[in-house]
Amino acid sequence: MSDRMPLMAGNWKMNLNHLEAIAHVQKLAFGLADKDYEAVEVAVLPPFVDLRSVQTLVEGDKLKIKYGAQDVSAHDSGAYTGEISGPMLAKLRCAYVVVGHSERRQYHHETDELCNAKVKAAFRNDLTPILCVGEGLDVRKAGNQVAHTLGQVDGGLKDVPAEQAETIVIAYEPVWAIGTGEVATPEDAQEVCGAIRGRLAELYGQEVADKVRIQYGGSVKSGNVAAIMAKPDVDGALVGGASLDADEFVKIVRFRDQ
Ligand SMILES: O=C[C@H](O)COP(=O)(O)O
Repeated sequence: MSDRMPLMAGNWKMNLNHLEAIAHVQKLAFGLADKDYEAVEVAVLPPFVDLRSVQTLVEGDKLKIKYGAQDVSAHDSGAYTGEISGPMLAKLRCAYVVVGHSERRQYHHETDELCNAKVKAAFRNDLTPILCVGEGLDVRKAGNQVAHTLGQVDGGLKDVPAEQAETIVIAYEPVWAIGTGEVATPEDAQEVCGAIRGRLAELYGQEVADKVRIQYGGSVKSGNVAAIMAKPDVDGALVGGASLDADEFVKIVRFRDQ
């Protein structure tokens, strides 16, 4: 059993407006008892337009729920219409920012090079990146999931120093398991999460590798989370669809009771 604090993060994707966000976070807070936060770190990752409302609620009610954004610009300011910068997210006291989610890699053609710039933008602004990596179905069928995913880890962490790398969160999300109901087996998750930790050890040494939290993401629900969390290199979950149901997300946070 590692001493890494599990991180359960709900990625709402493009769901819930700012009013719905307030109701949802209140429901989460109501469902979680104080002891839950001692055992698990809980975070929500709402759309940008919800963040100020979530911040106001979390700070006003002194909730222990952390929050963050789903993306960040590689640039800190300037003529980048539609982008949201690291300093803006830091001003909202975001803890986390997702970088390189497969939906951004797929629909917005984000490359490892851009993800690397976004990881650096996050660190530059005291935000913890949740770097998403993982293979598509073709790569999995060809048996190349480990090599593919480690390539994304190398790309995302290029020139990132050890003192920053040890604080990053890496989310292994096999694309074929996202929103499909197809969950990777716990062994599938461990194979790649273990390989990611191995690569971190090669890049930065074992001590750093042992500090990094590696999440699994892809159709995580209360019914499958405990088996996945039982694997030694899985330190949490990045939850999409199931995080939109507050009761279900609370059960996922309480994975030890499942
Ligand atoms: O960021 C979350 C992942 O894309 C997983 O989404 P999902 O739980 O709906 O499969």
